[in-house]
Amino acid sequence: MHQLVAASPVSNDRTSPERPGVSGAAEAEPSGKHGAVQSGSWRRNSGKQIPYCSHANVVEEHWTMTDAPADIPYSVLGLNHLAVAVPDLEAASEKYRTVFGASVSNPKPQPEHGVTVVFVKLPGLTIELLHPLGDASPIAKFLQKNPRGGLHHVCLTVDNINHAAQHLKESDVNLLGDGKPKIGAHGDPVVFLNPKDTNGVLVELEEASGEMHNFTHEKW
Ligand SMILES: C[C@@H](C(=O)O)C(=O)SCCNC(=O)CCNC(=O)[C@H](O)C(C)(C)COP(=O)(O)OP(=O)(O)OC[C@H]1O[C@@H](n2cnc3c(N)ncnc32)[C@H](O)[C@@H]1OP(=O)(O)O
Repeated sequence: MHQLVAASPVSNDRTSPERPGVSGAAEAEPSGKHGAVQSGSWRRNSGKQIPYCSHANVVEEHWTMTDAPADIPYSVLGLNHLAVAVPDLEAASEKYRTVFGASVSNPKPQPEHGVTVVFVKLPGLTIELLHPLGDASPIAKFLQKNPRGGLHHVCLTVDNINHAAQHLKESDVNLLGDGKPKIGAHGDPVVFLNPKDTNGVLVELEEASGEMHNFTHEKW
């Protein structure tokens, strides 16, 4: 079981320094199996500090948690990105930029994956906008079924993609395609899991590198 966090009463003021994990300065939460979980703040272009909270303390205070088995040979390090398939990349980019205040990259074709990608950066979250590229795009049918677009997949960062793939195989979770990692849009190895084996959600795993989440306009 997790060690419960000795938290002070939770304040409704999201910027209160008394609220665990959401004060202005970065704090380390208690170490778990996978090491210290970082929480802290995210600085926007405006220079304004926005508190960022994983809700971990709140969950640990109010819910009973059961730890993962100790022998899992790899670790999920966090959410890498959410991917949204869209019928019009330019219109969707503009919506995220002007409605949600996100920074957006220029579109970049990924011929190996049959998609064109725009990265959308928000505090604590990267969204990948996807549009079909070429005749055999793996997202073509999805867009036919969802002409206004839709949440296409969830990508998790892992520390070792080969160990992850082996563990999934032993857990009867099948990888799509030939099962071999391809290089994804960030330049890191990725695999996709069959949504039939993951409660109907298409999950991508990406092996972490130093570049994770650090996309810049120069690179794109
Ligand atoms: C650049 C890179 C990166 O991040 O670095 C990317 O994002 S590449 C992003 C694009 N690449 C990929 O998505 C690669 C992995 N995806 C694939 O191989 C394919 O899209 C499949 C997931 C196998 C679906 O293939 P396809 O659309 O041809 O088949 P289909 O329409 O007959 O669907 C087969 C079954 O999968 C379900 N299905 C289809 N797309 C789904 C999705 N996004 N999420 C959950 N389920 C999905 C359908 O409902 C159907 O279920 P029922 O059988 O129950 O009716």
